[in-house]
Amino acid sequence: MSHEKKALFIIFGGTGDLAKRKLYPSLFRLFRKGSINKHFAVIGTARREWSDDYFREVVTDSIQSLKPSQQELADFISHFYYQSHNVNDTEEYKILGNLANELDSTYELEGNRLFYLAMAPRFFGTISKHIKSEKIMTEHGFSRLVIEKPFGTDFETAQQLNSEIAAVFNEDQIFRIDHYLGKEMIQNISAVRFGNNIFESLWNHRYIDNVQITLAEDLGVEERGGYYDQSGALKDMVQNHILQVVALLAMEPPTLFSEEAIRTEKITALKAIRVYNDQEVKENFVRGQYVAGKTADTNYKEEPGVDENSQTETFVAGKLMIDNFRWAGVPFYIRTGKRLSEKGTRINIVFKSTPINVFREADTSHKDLPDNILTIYIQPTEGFSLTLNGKEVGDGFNIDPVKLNYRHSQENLDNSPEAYEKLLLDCLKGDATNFTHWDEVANSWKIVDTVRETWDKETTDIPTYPAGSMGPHCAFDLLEKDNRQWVWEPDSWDK
Ligand SMILES: NC(=O)C1=CN([C@@H]2O[C@H](COP(=O)(O)OP(=O)(O)OC[C@H]3O[C@@H](n4cnc5c(N)ncnc54)[C@H](OP(=O)(O)O)[C@@H]3O)[C@@H](O)[C@H]2O)C=CC1
Ligand SMILES: O=C1O[C@H](COP(=O)(O)O)[C@@H](O)[C@H](O)[C@H]1O
Repeated sequence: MSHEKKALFIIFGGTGDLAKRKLYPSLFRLFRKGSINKHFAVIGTARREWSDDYFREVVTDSIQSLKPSQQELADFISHFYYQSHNVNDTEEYKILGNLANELDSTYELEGNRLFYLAMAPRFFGTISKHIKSEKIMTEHGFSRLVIEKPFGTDFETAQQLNSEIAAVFNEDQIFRIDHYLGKEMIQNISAVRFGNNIFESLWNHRYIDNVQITLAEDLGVEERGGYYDQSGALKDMVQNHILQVVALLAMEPPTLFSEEAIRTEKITALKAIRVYNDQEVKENFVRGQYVAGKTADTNYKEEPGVDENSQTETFVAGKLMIDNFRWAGVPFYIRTGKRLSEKGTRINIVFKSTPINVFREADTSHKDLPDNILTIYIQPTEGFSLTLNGKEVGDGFNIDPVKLNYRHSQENLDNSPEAYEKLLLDCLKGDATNFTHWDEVANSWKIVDTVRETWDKETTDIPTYPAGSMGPHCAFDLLEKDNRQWVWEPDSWDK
């Protein structure tokens, strides 16, 4: 049976960075695999006055790294059409609707439409409203809305945005993208937890001492200074990606690996994360801003688009507490930042020590036994490691911590679908497991809003850290005051 999906993709913001860097290459990968084939069409739309031919040249450039054959390329780009359109102009939606109907009939798309809003969120409400009022949604086939982050700038604006969208689309038609949920090793969290009794039976406060999540980036804000300076690391990374990872790590086992069961458990986990008051925010969250250092000679404040007096954080670290039976007393330490020493996304599960150290006299070098740590490597390498204590070979009885290490091979990585490709295919299938439900977004905002509000009242200058370090001192102090430290080694796996 053919696994071809039939659909019209209408990409709002079709001339933008996201469309070129992520969406067109992902569509090409789906085309190459046959997930979309004869029965699909793409309308790119934005204000620029492009022709179909020019649009097809842009799409061609965007997929060069995938080395399409001439035949593949010609077939693929023949499905692309461009319509110049200002989303604030009601009349222009009529032209868009006519083109959509025409393509529906030419490519026999059965009324299936996927509206991808690759644009600033301030436009989401007006686009949704016009999609309905100008009858661009069909009455047969599916109509799905894919929206990008940021979903609002706080709980209130997110709620407003949600009600504008919900006036047109039902929750099951809305696909809120969080590209971390499309990453192979983020999806693997559930496999590790629920596929291995050795872990699931230990996955609680009795055996886990603390959990650490690091999303480190070596790059700075690049060309996105204007956006980033309004957002900062807390809203850019914690409200969405990090809290989604926390939810996957902390949730109760679903009764079945289904969209509904997983979503229910994730929402319950997010609701159990403690919402801090002012004083608790000060004790449990720290931030920083990069300045020139060994990997860059520019201060954040001098980046294009950034205010020269900016107090925006490019780094945040925090301690989350989850108030339920499973996680009572177990801190979830999180941190993320730009211009850190390397690009590295890791989860470390640090297990509790044995009740007593029976080797304390035999091996004086290990008066405290090294921790057992399960590390999940998300990127750049993908895999797991588990540190175990064994006996050093030879006389005497010294403890030798060994690391069981596994990484996906380069071949596996090359063949594995990119996050956006997976998520687009999920949208075509109508599977929202790896998308964020409104209740998840709402709870995440409630958690970060109190942090932001406390920081907004601060009168002292934001702490700084040099580019190429792992963040400001206060991020290390945060764990030291709990007698713990960040687990971090350069990701030097040899393939
Ligand atoms: N780029 C990335 O890596 C990521 C982006 N995102 C999110 O994706 C969205 C898009 O980001 P990105 O592609 O970087 O942004 P860009 O600024 O590159 O693109 C914005 C697009 O919107 C179009 N546009 C702007 N105003 C109008 C208008 N009035 N009518 C019609 N089209 C308009 C622009 O085209 P024109 O000027 O021709 O009208 C352009 O195609 C944002 O929400 C961003 O936060 C999320 C994660 C990563
Ligand atoms: O959503 C975002 O994510 C990227 C980091 O994504 P990754 O897949 O490269 O880890 C981040 O650079 C960007 O600021 C943020 O908006």
